[in-house]
Amino acid sequence: MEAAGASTALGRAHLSHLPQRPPVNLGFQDLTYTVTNGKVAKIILRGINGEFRSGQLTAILGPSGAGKSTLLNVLAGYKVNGASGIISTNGEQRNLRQFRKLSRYIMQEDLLQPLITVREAMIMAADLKLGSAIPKQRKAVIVEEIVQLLRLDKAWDTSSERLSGGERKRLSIALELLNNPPVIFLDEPTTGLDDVASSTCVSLLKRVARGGRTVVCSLHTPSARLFSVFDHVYVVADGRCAYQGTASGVVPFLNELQLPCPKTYNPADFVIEVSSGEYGSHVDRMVAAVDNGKCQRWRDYEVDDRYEEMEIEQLNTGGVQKHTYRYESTASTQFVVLLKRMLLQTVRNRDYLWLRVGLHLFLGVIIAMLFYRIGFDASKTIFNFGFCYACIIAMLYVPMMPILLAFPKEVQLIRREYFNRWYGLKPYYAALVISRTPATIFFSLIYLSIVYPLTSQPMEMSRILMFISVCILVALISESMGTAISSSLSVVNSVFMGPVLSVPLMLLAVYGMGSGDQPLPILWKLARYCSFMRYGLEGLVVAIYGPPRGDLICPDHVDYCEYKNPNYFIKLMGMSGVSFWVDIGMLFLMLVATHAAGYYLLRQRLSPNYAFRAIKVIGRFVKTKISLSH
Ligand SMILES: Nc1ncnc2c1ncn2[C@@H]1O[C@H](COP(=O)(O)OP(=O)(O)OP(=O)(O)O)[C@@H](O)[C@H]1O
Repeated sequence: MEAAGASTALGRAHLSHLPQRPPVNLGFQDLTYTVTNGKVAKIILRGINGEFRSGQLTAILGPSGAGKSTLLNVLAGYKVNGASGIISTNGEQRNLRQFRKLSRYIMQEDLLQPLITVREAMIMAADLKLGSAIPKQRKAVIVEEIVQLLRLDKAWDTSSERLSGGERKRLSIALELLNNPPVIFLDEPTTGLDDVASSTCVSLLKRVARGGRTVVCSLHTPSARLFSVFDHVYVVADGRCAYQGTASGVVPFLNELQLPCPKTYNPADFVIEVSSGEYGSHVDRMVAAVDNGKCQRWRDYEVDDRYEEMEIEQLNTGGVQKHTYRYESTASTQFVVLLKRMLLQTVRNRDYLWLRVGLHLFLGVIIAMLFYRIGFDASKTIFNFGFCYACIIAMLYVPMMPILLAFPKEVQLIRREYFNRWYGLKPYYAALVISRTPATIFFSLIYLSIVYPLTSQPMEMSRILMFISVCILVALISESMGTAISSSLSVVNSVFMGPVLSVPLMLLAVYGMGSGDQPLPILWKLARYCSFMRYGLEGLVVAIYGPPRGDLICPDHVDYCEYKNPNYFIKLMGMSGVSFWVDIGMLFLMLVATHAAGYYLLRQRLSPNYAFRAIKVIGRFVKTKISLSH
C-alpha cells in the first residue's frame, strides 16, 4: 500500500527543472567480452544483441554470474579491453569518447565521498554538474526535487558514512540525476533497499526514462510488482540473451517454450530460475527463440501500462537545446568546489588530524632527546649531521605513508566521478595539491618547533627559515611521490613500493660524503643528483653550518675537536661549492616533477593511453610466460 502511495506521489511529482538533453537509443550486435587470466581466456558475453531505447526503463535480469554487470560495464564503456562487436547510438557506430559524455554509470558499490552531508554532497555536485549558467535558486529547486523524489530529505544533514545502505544507494542515484544525462546505467540499484524504497527508486527511474532518457539497470530478483514497472526486460543467461521484450511478454514467451509459469509465481523469479537451469537445460532453446537478442517479437507485446499517467512527457519538448557536452562548470569553479570539499573533509577528519599531531609530537620528542643540545658542540658535529639526516628521513616517511594508505581508495572514488564527468583531472589535481599543503606545512612546523631549539641549532632567523623551508619542501615532495606511487597501485602494492623506492634515494643522498672533494665516478655523481634527499641534506647542512658561521664550541672535557671549524666540516662532506639557493631551486624542480608524474600516472589510471595499454598487455604477456615456466 505504502509502495503504491509512494509511486502515485511520484507520478504527480515532476522533474521539470532538469536541464534538457537529446534522446539516445543504444544498440549492440554480436557483443562478446573475453577476459584473459594468465593462459586461460574466459568468454563472459557470447555474441549477444539488443537495443535499449530512449524513453524506456530496461531491466537486465539473470542468474548470478550470468554476465549482467559485465554487459553494463561494456555498454557504459567502463570495460573496453576484451570487448568486440558493434555498439551503436541512434543507429550510428558509437563514438566512445562522445558516449562517455552522454552517459552516467551508477556502480554497484556506493562510492560516496566521506565526511560530507547529503546536503553538501548534492549542492557541490549541482555546482559541478550544472555549471554557473544555472542560477543558485534554480539549482536549489533541482536539488530539492531530486531529494524529495528519492526520499532523502530525512537524511539531509546526515554525513555520507552514516547513511543506511538504501540511503547511500539513493544518494548515488540522486547525484547522477542532477544533470539529467541521456543514458543512465545502474548496476543493481535496488540491492539493500526495502520494498518501499525499491519501488520508489524504480518508479523514479521510470519517470526519468519517461522524460526521454535511456535507463538501463541490472537487477537480481525484483518482486512481481517491481518487475511489471519495467518497459523492457533483457534476460542474460550464461553470457547470452535468453529473452528480450516487455515484462508482460515473459510468461507467454515461456509458455511457447512449454515452460508454463505457475499462476502464483513471480514471473521474474521464474525466468531467472529457468535461465539458471533449475528446471533443466532450456537456456539454449530460450537463446534460440530470441535469436540471442536479435528477435524483436516480444518488444511490443501487450504493454502493461498501469503507468499511463506517465506518458512520455518529453521534457525536451520545444526542441533539444544544442549541447556541447563539455564540462558544465568551468575549470575554476571545479577547482573551487573540489578545494572546498577537500578542505572540509580534512578538517572533519578529526581522529586522523589528532593522530598526525600526536605522531609529529612523538617523533619530535624522540629525535630531540636523541640529539639533545648537540648543535653547538664541536665534538658532536657528525651527530648533528645525523640529526639533519634524521630530519630528512622523517620528512620523507611521515607525509608519504598516509598517502600510500589512503590515496588508492580515493582513486576509486574519483574514478566514479571522473568517469561520470563531474570534473576534469587538472582542477582535481590542483585542488588536491593545494588542500594538502597547509596541513603538511603545519605538521612539519610542529615537529621542527620541537627539534630545532632542543637540539640547540643556531637561533638566527635566516638559518631557521632556511632549515624550515628545506624540510617543508622535502615533505611536500615525499607527499607528491606518495601520490604518484599510489595513483596507479593498490594499497598493498603502494605500501610496499613507497619504502622500497625511498631506500635508493636515501642511500644516494649520503653516497660519497666524508671523502672530501675527491671526484666521484660520473655515473654515481649523476645518480646522486637524482635524489631529492641529497638536495635536502645539503640544504640543511648549509643552513646550519654555511658561512658566515663562526667556530663551534669545543667542550672543556674534550681534548681535540676536529670539526670545530664548520667550513672544514662542509669541505669534508664534499659540499664546499654548494649553494643553498641551487638546492632550493632543485627541490622546487623536483616538487614540480613529482607532481607532474603524479598527475600523469593518475590520468593513465583513469583513462589509459595506447602506450599504457600496451605496457599492460606486455606485463600480462610476461606474467603468462613466467607462469608457463613453472
Ligand atoms: N576479470 C575477470 N576474470 C575472470 N572472471 C570474471 C572477470 N570478470 C567477471 N568474471 C566472471 O564473469 C561472470 C559474469 O560476471 P558478472 O559480474 O557480469 O555477473 P553478474 O551477472 O553481474 O553476477 P551477480 O548478479 O552475481 O553480480 C562471473 O562468472 C564472473 O566470475
